[in-house]
Amino acid sequence: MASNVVLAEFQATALDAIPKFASTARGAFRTHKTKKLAWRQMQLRRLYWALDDYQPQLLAALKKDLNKSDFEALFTEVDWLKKDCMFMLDNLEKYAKDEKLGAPDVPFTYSFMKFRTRKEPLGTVLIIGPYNFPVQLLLAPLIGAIGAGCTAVIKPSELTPACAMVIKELIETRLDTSAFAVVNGGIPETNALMNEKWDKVFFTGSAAVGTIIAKKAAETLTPVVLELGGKNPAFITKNANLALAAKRLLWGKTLNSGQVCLSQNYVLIHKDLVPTFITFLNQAYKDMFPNGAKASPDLGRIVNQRHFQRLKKMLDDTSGKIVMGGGMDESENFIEPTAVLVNSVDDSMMQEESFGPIFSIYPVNSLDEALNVANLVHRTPLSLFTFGSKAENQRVLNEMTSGGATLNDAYFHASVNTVPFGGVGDSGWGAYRGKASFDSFTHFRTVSETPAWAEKLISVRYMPFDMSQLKLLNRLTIKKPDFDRSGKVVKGFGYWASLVFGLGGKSAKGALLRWAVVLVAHYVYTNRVGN
Ligand SMILES: NC(=O)C1=CN([C@@H]2O[C@H](COP(=O)(O)OP(=O)(O)OC[C@H]3O[C@@H](n4cnc5c(N)ncnc54)[C@H](O)[C@@H]3O)[C@@H](O)[C@H]2O)C=CC1
Ligand SMILES: CC1=C(/C=C/C(C)=C/C=C/C(C)=C/C=C/C=C(C)/C=C/C=C(C)/C=C/C=C(\C)C(=O)O)C(C)(C)CCC1
Repeated sequence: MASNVVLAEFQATALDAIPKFASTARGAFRTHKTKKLAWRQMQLRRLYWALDDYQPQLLAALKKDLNKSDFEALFTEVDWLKKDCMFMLDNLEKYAKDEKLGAPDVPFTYSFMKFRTRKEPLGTVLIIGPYNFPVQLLLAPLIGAIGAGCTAVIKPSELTPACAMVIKELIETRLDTSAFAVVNGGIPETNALMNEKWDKVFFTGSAAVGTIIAKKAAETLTPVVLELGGKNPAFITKNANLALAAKRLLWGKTLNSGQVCLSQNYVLIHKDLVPTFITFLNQAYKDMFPNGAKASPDLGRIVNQRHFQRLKKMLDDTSGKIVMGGGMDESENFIEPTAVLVNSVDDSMMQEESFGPIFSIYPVNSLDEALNVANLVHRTPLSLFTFGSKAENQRVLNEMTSGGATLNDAYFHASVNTVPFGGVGDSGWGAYRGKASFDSFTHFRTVSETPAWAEKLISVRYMPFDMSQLKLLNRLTIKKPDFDRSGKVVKGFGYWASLVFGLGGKSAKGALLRWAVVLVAHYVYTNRVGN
């Protein structure tokens, strides 16, 4: 599809040009043009068509950098982002509109003060991307920033140089260049960017670099979103559909050759199930790769030698036994989807983040043990997967946290581009995608308006104070508790009255409905008797 495309050589942005990129974007924000919805819509529409027009270059670059198949490149990067643009365009007016604040947030006594929330762009933001989905994970936050009305400088990963250069051309030829710019480079360029003042930094990458970014941002009290990695567990109990679990977890390690921060690092499985699970894994492998993984036109490659060596070392250091795959070819950074049966939590395959096509299988005696091990390995992973009965899956959700979770599959919760996505604890701060992308770059500014005619009504606040006025105000505004000092609910007159008048329910709407049913039934009954 993309064979005739010429890709530009990677060129890092000159360090002394970086402050200018930042000040230009800040200047554009100060013109207030980005606050106009029409301007934002225009940028999103242009980005949509830029993605369409640059599709051949993007596919070629993704092929060159990661050997991504056209199928994956479209599915998870180019078409993904086009859907993001359309979704933001479809919902922008709704998201950007002032929200009226009324009951129950605003007490009745203040209802004449027109409380509302204005959605204001945060300002000028910096977006730093990783290498694994070099287009999606850089431009999806940008779509949120454009929707919210921010200006932005974006920094692609230098580990995917072909993509970085296509993105630079795409943005700088199609979007408003006073508002958006691309800085290319690695650590020195990122440091130069971090020396500038931003209104938010949106970082996707490793926890180690995320820590550097958060520390630097803290110096100027700059808010950060961190989208980091994690050691993600999968749980398999005796009530799981084993064949399905094997097939779906193998999928998790084949998309982008397992370079997905969400994919499972290790599988905790009841010890009695291990031989059958391994058989199913190998069967699923044969079905996906009838001629072997290396010959598959669908499977990507590890991004570079450094990451290839990192994954190889994890396999070299393990005391476990390879039970699926195991093949590799350094000359083309190829690593076969590989499963390793381990017997220690301290094994390299349990302790290090895989972020590649390899994962471990750790046999356990019970779900109790599985939950203990998982909480010990990483208490706040980015995702978790659970294959068991309804009750068991619920228990896993209750007893272990994670950024997101999928029941009965690999990371499906993150396979839809419009639902919130993010980590928890040390796997990330903040969320984006869909409305959450807009919100992530928006300041929710509460505004109220005090009419002059209300002066007398609200004069209680002025000195000299009058305690009797405060008591009157409190009588009107402070709700009496329906619980005693031990925390027990007290069923007083109010409780019984609302139960009787609400016909057993709590909500006013439900009560109206129930009263309507009673009245209709009464009407029908009395008419029937009358006849
Ligand atoms: N939660 C999420 O959405 C995602 C998380 N990840 C995580 O990212 C990692 C892999 O991605 P990488 O690109 O290798 O991450 P990385 O942290 O090495 O690089 C990310 C970005 O930071 C910059 N950078 C690298 N070292 C730096 C330093 N010392 N100072 C300042 N900037 C620096 C890079 O140029 C790149 O743009 C994995 O840990 C993975 O789990 C990856 C993709 C998505
Ligand atoms: C279309 C019709 C139907 C329905 C069809 C259905 C439901 C199709 C389902 C398709 C599936 C299984 C899609 C799977 C998609 C997975 C994706 C896109 C995965 C994406 C992963 C990403 C982007 C990873 C990101 C990684 C990140 C962020 C990271 O590393 O951090 C009916 C209902 C059958 C009716 C007919 C028509």
